[in-house]
Amino acid sequence: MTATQTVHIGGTAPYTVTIAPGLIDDGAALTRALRGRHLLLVSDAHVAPLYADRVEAAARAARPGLTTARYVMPAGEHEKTLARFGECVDALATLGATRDAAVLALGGGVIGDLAGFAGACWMRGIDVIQVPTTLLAMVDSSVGGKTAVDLPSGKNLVGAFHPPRAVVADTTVLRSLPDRELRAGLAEVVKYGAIFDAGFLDWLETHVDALLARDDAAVAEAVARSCRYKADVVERDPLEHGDRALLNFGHTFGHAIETEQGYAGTSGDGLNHGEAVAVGMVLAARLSARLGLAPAADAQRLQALLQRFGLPVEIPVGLSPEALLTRMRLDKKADAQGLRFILWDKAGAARIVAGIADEAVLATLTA
Ligand SMILES: NC(=O)c1ccc[n+]([C@@H]2O[C@H](COP(=O)([O-])OP(=O)(O)OC[C@H]3O[C@@H](n4cnc5c(N)ncnc54)[C@H](O)[C@@H]3O)[C@@H](O)[C@H]2O)c1
Ligand SMILES: O=C(O)C(=O)C[C@@H](O)[C@H](O)[C@H](O)COP(=O)(O)O
Ligand SMILES: [Zn+2]
Repeated sequence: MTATQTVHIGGTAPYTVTIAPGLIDDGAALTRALRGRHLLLVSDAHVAPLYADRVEAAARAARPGLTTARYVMPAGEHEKTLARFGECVDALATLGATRDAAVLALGGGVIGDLAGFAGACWMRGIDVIQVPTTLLAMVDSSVGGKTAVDLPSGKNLVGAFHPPRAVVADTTVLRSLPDRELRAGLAEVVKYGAIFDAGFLDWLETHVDALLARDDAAVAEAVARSCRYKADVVERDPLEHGDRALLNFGHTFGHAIETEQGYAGTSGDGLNHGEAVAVGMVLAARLSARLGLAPAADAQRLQALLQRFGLPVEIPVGLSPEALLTRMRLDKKADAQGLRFILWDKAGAARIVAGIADEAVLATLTA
């Protein structure tokens, strides 16, 4: 039996991430942050049939008189759209959600981001409870309050910072997660070691087999440690004016790949977010080495670890470097001076770097 772990995110809108087996049947944990009478459960067509009845039953048992409704959308990154967002807020209207209502996001990062954005916008902001069901959502997207939908022109281009009121992570739901999605989540776990703590990379290197085998203790440890790294930086810089941007390591390249592929990751024709970030982190490490900022051996170490997790480390065949560079110009870290990249001085020590010549980026994309 794995013990309950909690991670507190402080600041002006504090909340707690609770990590334990069995939480989706724990009505008290699910509804602790609920203030009103209305709850909209948002999920996707893969997750809802598995877990929505249990979550709704637990919530209703804990809160007699609760009025619930569901918005269930097709699964996949290509569904994280303004159109689905519109349907989601329409569901809040149909529910008659008042300002003390809550949105409960039951799913991976796609659902968390879209439902979170609906919660940020409905009546200018209502409570959001994140119930992540992918490893990626548990270690990253459910924490920190970034919410968004994609546009054809770029990832997460329409969104808001809107922290959840609670994050409830039931590690047993990871048993039904496809292997590919488990590996995608491990990419964001590796990211924390890459940017903040080479010691965590050591730990990951010794726990590859346990994590791929979904060993309860190893997974719970990876989730809790990841949430702590993220909590620490989000608490200091919730709106990404500074250090929070380090969490974007690999994302300038990764988002360009996802966008250029038309968000085809979930259908199998392209890279999903975690896979694109894996490639992006290797490219960021190679660019760091090319610029003489970091040892090439560290890029090779990162690549080897990601490969042991079964993640891709090269740009998919057929994507043009020039097209990817064009996509990067809509990256949210870019400003009037141009692109900014998250690079590293060595494994575990990332920083924001501006003023990189297009030629160096193109050479990294081409090599
Ligand atoms: N807001 C943030 O800070 C942040 C951080 C990282 C990523 N993201 C976003 O998160 C998204 C990626 O999230 P993701 O990797 O969770 O993808 P996802 O939400 O598409 O989920 C992946 C797949 O797993 C299925 N699934 C989810 N939970 C399951 C379970 N327990 N059992 C069986 N199937 C399950 C889903 O239906 C989907 O098909 C991207 O849009 C990315 O931009 C946001
Ligand atoms: O929380 C953050 O900050 C992150 O950057 C986490 C990333 O893993 C995540 O993919 C995020 O959605 C990217 O944000 P964006 O601002 O580049 O869209
Ligand atoms: Zn990410």
